[in-house]
Amino acid sequence: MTGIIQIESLSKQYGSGTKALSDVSLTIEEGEIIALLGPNGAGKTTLISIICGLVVPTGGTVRVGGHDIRTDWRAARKLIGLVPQEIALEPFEKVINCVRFTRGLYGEGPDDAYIEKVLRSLALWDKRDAMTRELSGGMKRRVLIAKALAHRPKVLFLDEPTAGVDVALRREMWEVVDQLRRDGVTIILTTHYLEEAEEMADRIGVINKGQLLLVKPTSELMGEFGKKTLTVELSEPLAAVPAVLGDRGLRLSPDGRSLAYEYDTRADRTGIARLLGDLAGQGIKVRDVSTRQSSLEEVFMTLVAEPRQEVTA
Ligand SMILES: Nc1ncnc2c1ncn2[C@@H]1O[C@H](COP(=O)(O)OP(=O)(O)OP(=O)(O)O)[C@@H](O)[C@H]1O
Repeated sequence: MTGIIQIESLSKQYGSGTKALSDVSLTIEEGEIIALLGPNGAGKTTLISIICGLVVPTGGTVRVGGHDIRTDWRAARKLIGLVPQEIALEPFEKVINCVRFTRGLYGEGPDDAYIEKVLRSLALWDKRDAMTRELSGGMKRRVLIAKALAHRPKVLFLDEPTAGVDVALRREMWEVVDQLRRDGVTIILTTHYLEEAEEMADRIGVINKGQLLLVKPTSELMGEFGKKTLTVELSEPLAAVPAVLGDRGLRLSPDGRSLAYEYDTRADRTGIARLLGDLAGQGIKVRDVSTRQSSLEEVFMTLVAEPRQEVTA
């Protein structure tokens, strides 16, 4: 497979001297959803902006559908739709017109049947004659997606689609992306949330300080880094972990009042039931239990602490 997007040795140094991207190479296959995960200032927006032709790279090449974004930019750009982070819509314009106009910007003639299909798939058809200022935040975000899809792009970029939105709206966005996946659109999204990347993406690329640290299938990355920790609070402090509790990597807190047990949520057996059973068998009384998913920050700490891994692009 050649990949609908081929990024080779891409670098960007802004005029200010900031090195936003260093030697990034990545191939994205048609129809896949890839999440670019990274902290503020990692270089995610710069990467997207270069592919979309909004920022000029300092080095390297990008091809979209085989078209070089610099020498063959018109053809490359036709294949791309971008949903920006900020909501910027003409407040007094009807939804359907917003989407129609965008087609025109790409030099495409009217195609009301296609516009209707897009609006229906985004549950906006009933709102087609509403002015954008009358819409809820979630609907406005969907209009941005409709605009980005207006010229039938093969690749859609979603820059932090759920930044600053509530949980219900985040779920709604995830469903929209799922629908787009079924329609065969290739999606590249940026996010700060591991959970979001896990929910939506086939592969996750982790970017930090302008470097693509790794790219892996989501299940693989979550399996390696997405561990959960079960904390068992004990009624009576323990001096040490009893040897009979075996080699499960249990960690006793310094005050002896809690045990931490790390497990893989994807394993057939997490070992939690057996652990609690064994504790009861030893007469160790449990006061409370809680679980915690490793955060993106911890995933980063793990990645940054380790020697640089090979990119499987
Ligand atoms: N136009 C610009 N001029 C100079 N420096 C810039 C410009 N745009 C971005 N940068 C710098 O490049 C680096 C990467 O920024 P970028 O916006 O690509 O990161 P990001 O991963 O998208 O961050 P965020 O999650 O905050 O959106 C940062 O240090 C940023 O300050």
